[in-house]
Amino acid sequence: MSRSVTFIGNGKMALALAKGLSTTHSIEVIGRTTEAVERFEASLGVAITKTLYQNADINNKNIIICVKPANLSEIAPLLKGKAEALYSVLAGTTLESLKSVDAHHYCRAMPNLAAETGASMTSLVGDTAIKTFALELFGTIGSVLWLSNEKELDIATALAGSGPAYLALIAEALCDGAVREGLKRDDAMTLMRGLFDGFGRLIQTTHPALLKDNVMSPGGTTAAGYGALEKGKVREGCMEAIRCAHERAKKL
Ligand SMILES: NC(=O)C1=CN([C@@H]2O[C@H](COP(=O)(O)OP(=O)(O)OC[C@H]3O[C@@H](n4cnc5c(N)ncnc54)[C@H](OP(=O)(O)O)[C@@H]3O)[C@@H](O)[C@H]2O)C=CC1
Ligand SMILES: O=C(O)[C@@H]1CCC=N1
Repeated sequence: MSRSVTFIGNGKMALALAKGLSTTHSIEVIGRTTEAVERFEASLGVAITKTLYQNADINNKNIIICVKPANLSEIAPLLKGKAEALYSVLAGTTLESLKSVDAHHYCRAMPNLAAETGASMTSLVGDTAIKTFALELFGTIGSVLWLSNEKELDIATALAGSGPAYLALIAEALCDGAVREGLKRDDAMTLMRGLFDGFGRLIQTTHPALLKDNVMSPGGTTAAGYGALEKGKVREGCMEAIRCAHERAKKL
């Protein structure tokens, strides 16, 4: 395996990305404690190079930084050498502030948790010199979209980075509703998973409004349920979710 990537941080996003990349890349993880990087390796199920910050050498490496935005200033001075490229998944953290870590090229990426199944939707922005490489690297773990500027990336964070949590709320609520009507929990979960799987495919080729029109029969069940969603201001709630998440990204 000739290609390699170094993760800084051993949390959920690093693990999701490593799961998606570990079949094509050798993995190094830089973390704070031996226990944490060993746990990471066990969860990944693939041998990795385990490094602590005091031994961290990023020289000429492709780095994916996966700590919390607030941790950047603390870890930057610990990283010795000049990275070939620094990819950051840190929400709301500007390309300018990434320069506290020395690298030839900088790129912000906003993947989502589906990276672990090779199905992330990842937005990217940064140094165009590494655009092709960046699209290929993150293309390994799903779909990719190169955006024009960092404002767009912050909005993309609100939509596709945070999005799995919003859809999880919908998924859980739909199951709760079915259980309230008397369906067994396991059956409700099976139906919800099948629903999301089929919907995920349909929405690739069908506009959401047309999809809805095709499901809704005059005076039927869908119209009754859809009316309840509108009454509950789900549409407005979704738009507000994107606004609030975008505002938050700007403040991180
Ligand atoms: N979760 C998601 O779905 C997504 C997350 N992101 C971004 O990914 C990044 C990581 O998030 P996520 O993986 O969810 O978070 P986790 O809490 O799972 O991981 C946080 C990581 O930061 C490390 N860390 C915490 N405090 C410090 C510190 N003081 N100094 C150095 N390292 C520290 C943790 O190390 P330790 O184990 O030692 O505590 C851990 O490796 C964030 O910047 C987030 O914006 C982007 C897209 C999606
Ligand atoms: O909640 C967050 O801040 C991170 C960024 C996108 C998803 N999780």
